[in-house]
Amino acid sequence: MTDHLAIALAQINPTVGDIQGNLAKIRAARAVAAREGADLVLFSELVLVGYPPEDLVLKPAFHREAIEALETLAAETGDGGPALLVGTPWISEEEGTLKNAVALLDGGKVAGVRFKVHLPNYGVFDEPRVFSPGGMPGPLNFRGVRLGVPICEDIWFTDVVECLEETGAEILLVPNGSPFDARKFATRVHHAVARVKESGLPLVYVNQLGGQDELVFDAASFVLNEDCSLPVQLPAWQEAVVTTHWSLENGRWVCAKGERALVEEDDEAIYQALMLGLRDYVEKNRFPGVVLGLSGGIDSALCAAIAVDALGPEKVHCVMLPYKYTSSESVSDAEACAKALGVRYDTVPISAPVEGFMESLAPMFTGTNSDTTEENLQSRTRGVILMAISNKFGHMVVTTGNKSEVSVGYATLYGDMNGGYNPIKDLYKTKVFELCRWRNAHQPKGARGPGGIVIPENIITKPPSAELREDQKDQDSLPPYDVLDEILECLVEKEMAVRDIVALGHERALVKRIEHLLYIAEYKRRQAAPGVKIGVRNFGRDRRYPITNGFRDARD
Ligand SMILES: Nc1ncnc2c1ncn2[C@@H]1O[C@H](COP(=O)(O)OP(=O)(O)OC[C@H]2O[C@@H]([n+]3cccc(C(=O)O)c3)[C@H](O)[C@@H]2O)[C@@H](O)[C@H]1O
Ligand SMILES: Nc1ncnc2c1ncn2[C@@H]1O[C@H](COP(=O)(O)OP(=O)(O)OP(=O)(O)O)[C@@H](O)[C@H]1O
Ligand SMILES: NC(=O)CC[C@H](N)C(=O)O
Repeated sequence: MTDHLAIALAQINPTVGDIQGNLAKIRAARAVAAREGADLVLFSELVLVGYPPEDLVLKPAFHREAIEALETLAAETGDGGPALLVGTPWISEEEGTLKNAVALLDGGKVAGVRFKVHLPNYGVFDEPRVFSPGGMPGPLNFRGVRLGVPICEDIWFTDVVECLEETGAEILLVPNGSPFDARKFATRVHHAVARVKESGLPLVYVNQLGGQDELVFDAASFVLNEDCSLPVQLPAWQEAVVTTHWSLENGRWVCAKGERALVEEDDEAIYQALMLGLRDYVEKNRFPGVVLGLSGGIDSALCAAIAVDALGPEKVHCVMLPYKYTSSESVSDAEACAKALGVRYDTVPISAPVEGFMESLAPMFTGTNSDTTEENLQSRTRGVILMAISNKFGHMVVTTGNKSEVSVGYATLYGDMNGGYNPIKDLYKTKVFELCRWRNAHQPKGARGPGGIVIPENIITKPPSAELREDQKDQDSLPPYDVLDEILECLVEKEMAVRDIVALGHERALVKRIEHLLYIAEYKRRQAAPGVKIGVRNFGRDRRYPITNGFRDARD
């Protein structure tokens, strides 16, 4: 039996559904690992099809193609190079059901397969819908070494690792598809450390990289030795193939110290998530670039900065769409922001189309007062123009509503809600301000935009306004954003009762009004573009509320 092992950790960025593209990435990672003398390469969960494949994996043509690709890959391991642990869908022979599996490919064949036991079905996950759970697994025999391969959620419980330890596993190799949220890295390490302590086994954690619709995967793979020390930490937010070196010491496997990258935290991590989420959405869906309305306000300025950092200034087109309520300050702020970001900037006045709509409607609207109808016409006209630019040049419209607005429905359906993707959908307005300041003070890792001040100070300090009527300020119809955001966080992230929010010192009438606005805006959110999840409860996959909803929290 061997007393040395070289195990490569491959954190790559697969595309859901692109089996041939993912196969090519797996081959490229294996070639790197082979050059470094690796015996075995560990990939992330379901790497062959990308995570999460959702209902696509139920399609027989799709999972059959994945299994064929796996068999082709297995045959290639007959070349004497490294073996592979590859996440893949699999049909269990005994049950005939679809499994979330990991396959050991070695010596030209599929040398073993293990199934995921705990299929998550909460928050953003819905795996029991498409896979059936595996029974308690034993280790895989790899050239005389017994490898335990619990899959992602399996290490969030005690039983799978306990079973692996009892059946003789020597090392835990864990493929993951663990999406980012601001607290996630610490949570993962917490679970991994707990399993190492209970089992006395070292653990290798490999996570997926990349954006997949509203989820973003930060990778940040790592190794824990049996004493819970961390000999190897891969960087977050980038692909990496790193070979780790293991030796058998007194009958226990120990990983030698290697690269220990710093993992970004707080605003730095959130900004990386926004950048990668938008970049992968645009690139994986093959858009040549993006277009957005740049109003001189803070939301569109932050979206423009994220887009430039994600894609490069040459792929971002900003358009100012002024009307009679647009102040000269807004125009000069938008211009200054576009200049600082180095993007193409155009002006398309909306007076003629807005007046045209008003004229057509005048006979029917005679005798009525001016209200949100006229305001929404401005927003909708901007939406129509941005969609026309998108149609003509192929660029995707970036929509710019922050989580505070999205929560209370402070946006116009088929107006400023138009667009394909919203990078700030899960950022409360107070966080928008914080991130603008962070970005002006930092050049994010991997950013394709310029350094320095990219969001002019005046955009951050002036009072927010939608400028849909004379002298309008957001604060005329909404409470101050710090108050609004605190109440929303209590209602959305924490699911608190109204009376408990009031007990924190908020006015009951205000809490009830916000609760009501939150519920009645559900229909808008159902029609809204997806956006990057960064918090513990995003609108979309995480928080799934009914539109037709008679409930109001009436307890005192
Ligand atoms: N449950 C439901 N299911 C399906 N449809 C429903 C519905 N409830 C209303 N509707 C329909 O929805 C429509 C009303 O929605 P909509 O047309 O969007 O209009 P509405 O929500 O009435 O007004 C837009 C709001 O967003 C604010 N706004 C607009 C633009 C920018 C900003 C900003 O600062 O960023 C703020 C604006 O000041 C106003 O308060 C109506 O046609 C109504 O019949
Ligand atoms: N004058 C304008 N020119 C270009 N785009 C605009 C203009 N006004 C609004 N928009 C677009 O509509 C979105 C909603 O803007 P609005 O000004 O109504 O409120 P906001 O949510 O405070 O956004 P912002 O902070 O970007 O102004 C903006 O983010 C922008 O993309
Ligand atoms: N793919 C999974 O099983 C993910 C679930 C897991 N608890 C995580 O978020 O890390």
